[in-house]
Amino acid sequence: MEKYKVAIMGPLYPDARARLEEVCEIKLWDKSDPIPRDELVEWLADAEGFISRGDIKVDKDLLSQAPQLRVIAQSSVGYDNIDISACTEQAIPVGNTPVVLVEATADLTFGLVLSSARRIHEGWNYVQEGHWTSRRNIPLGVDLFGKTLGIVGMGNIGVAVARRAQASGMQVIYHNRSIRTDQEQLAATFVNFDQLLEESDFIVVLVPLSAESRHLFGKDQFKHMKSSAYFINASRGPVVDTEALYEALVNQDIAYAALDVVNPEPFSDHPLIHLPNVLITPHIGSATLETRTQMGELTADNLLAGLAKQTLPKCVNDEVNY
Ligand SMILES: NC(=O)C1=CN([C@@H]2O[C@H](COP(=O)(O)OP(=O)(O)OC[C@H]3O[C@@H](n4cnc5c(N)ncnc54)[C@H](OP(=O)(O)O)[C@@H]3O)[C@@H](O)[C@H]2O)C=CC1
Ligand SMILES: O=CC(=O)O
Repeated sequence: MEKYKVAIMGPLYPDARARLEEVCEIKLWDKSDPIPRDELVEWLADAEGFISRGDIKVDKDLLSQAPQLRVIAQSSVGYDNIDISACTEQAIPVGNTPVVLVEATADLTFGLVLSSARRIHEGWNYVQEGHWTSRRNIPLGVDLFGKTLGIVGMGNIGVAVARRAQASGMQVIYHNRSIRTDQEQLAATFVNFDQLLEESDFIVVLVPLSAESRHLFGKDQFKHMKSSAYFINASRGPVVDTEALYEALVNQDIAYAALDVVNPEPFSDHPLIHLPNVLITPHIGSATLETRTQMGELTADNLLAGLAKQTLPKCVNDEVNY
């Protein structure tokens, strides 16, 4: 049997790779920098399947140069880099990896809440740099117990963060575009956006990036928050106006920011990095061995289903499913 031609933007985990190699002729880009556009166009000229990744723009122009393409799969829940309507127009189903990454991402997000509130990373730096020679002299942290956590984007990951916060004795409020039908079981209260900004001691952002959520947090929103507020973003960098966040932290309009996502990524020379009231991790929400392995498997399942013209297990645009 002739093998399917596929282009894969790595990394590709060993189990998924072995399964794909059985039926696919693979071109694998495994460098950490994104593939140059002209090279990608060449790779896609005869590709039937494509595993894309978040730092690659999949737009109409790219799709128009991929005449054989019949499925795109991506190892992430977010798919803001892909023009979904253009894929639908070309009858290309797009698979993503929701659910399997929920607990790992919620752990990291709540870890940012905890680390910033209790200054765990600052304590470790203090010890490592040899300053713990007499009585400690580092700023005090703040309690989580009794505080209000506001979640903007109370979806799968938001709910898992809420569980962790409730176990720490926090009250949870949230804002989505629509009220959740299961909100009684969640023990979380729906509030409007302004109320969430005003009442929260900690704000956790977990909305997908879209035209509507781009720069959802800017100067006005930071001004609306408590000056003691901790702001945690684990969604996508462009949901926040980075310059406005920088100003808010410098002017102490808010107390602290903990970010797993920033704009742009990678992020190595922005002055935000040098502020004392910031903690940044390099987009590692789902980065555990178990979770990344499951994401790899689900991505392979999506790709293989699309190549065989079957329904994808997790499809963003199910209207084009066979
Ligand atoms: N840091 C990391 O490594 C990771 C980051 N992520 C990010 O987290 C995001 C959320 O993932 P997940 O929980 O699985 O997604 P879900 O789709 O389950 O949840 C998203 C929630 O956001 C709400 N929402 C969407 N748009 C808006 C808006 N404009 N304003 C307010 N609320 C909105 C939705 O409710 P409603 O439709 O009612 O508004 C929904 O409840 C992903 O899209 C991704 O960007 C995910 C995994 C790892
Ligand atoms: O950022 C990660 C994702 O899965 O989305």
